[in-house]
Amino acid sequence: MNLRKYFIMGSQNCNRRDPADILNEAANAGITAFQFREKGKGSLSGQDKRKLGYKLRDICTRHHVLFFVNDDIELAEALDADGVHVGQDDMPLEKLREIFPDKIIGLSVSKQNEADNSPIQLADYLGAGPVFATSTKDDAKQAVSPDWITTLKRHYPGMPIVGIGGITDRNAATVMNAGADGVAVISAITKADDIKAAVENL
Ligand SMILES: Cc1ncc(COP(=O)(O)OP(=O)(O)O)c(N)n1
Ligand SMILES: Cc1ncsc1CCOP(=O)(O)O
Ligand SMILES: [Mg+2]
Repeated sequence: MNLRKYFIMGSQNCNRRDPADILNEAANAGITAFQFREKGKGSLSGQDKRKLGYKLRDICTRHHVLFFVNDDIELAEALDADGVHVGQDDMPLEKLREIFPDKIIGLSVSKQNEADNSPIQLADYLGAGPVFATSTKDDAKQAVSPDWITTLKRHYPGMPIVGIGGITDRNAATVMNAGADGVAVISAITKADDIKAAVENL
């Protein structure tokens, strides 16, 4: 499982560009994982969301990029996703693991009490953040700094951890040096003038 360059996006992040074009460029440039996160203001729902999901899933399959679905368990099933990512307010991990014994399951952990109250052993990787301030997610929690990754890694040495939130090509190294196995980004790629360079510089 390679989560080193983990791109997350939905149509609402694409500023009227075609999400398929952005994902194609990012996949050609070397992302290792992708999460379809169709969520928030301006996002698609129902059949439109599903149609876009199929298209993006197909691009990932062709490029051998791991494909994750955010939050939406039914869609993950329908698209035969490699994995799903859930947070603290989403479907409980115990239930999710029952539904998907073989899919990769990612869990967000933003602070110590969340870690203490989560069945971490049921997850395949942890999303830690927001590491830095971000304006991409409306309800983002307070930034935790790369130290949170070091803390998590110390508690769960064998667990892959990706940092998320406000990560760019300028600060990604501090996230990796803190112990992360990968960086998860939205705007560093969707807002880049040159997607190829953005992915390579990460
Ligand atoms: C890799 C990764 N890490 C964290 C998150 C955030 O998940 P969550 O807290 O459930 O928030 P939403 O993304 O659902 O708004 C993530 N999506 N991916
Ligand atoms: C989905 C999510 N979860 C925590 S921060 C965040 C948004 C990350 O977006 P960006 O990479 O643009 O800061
Ligand atoms: Mg969620």
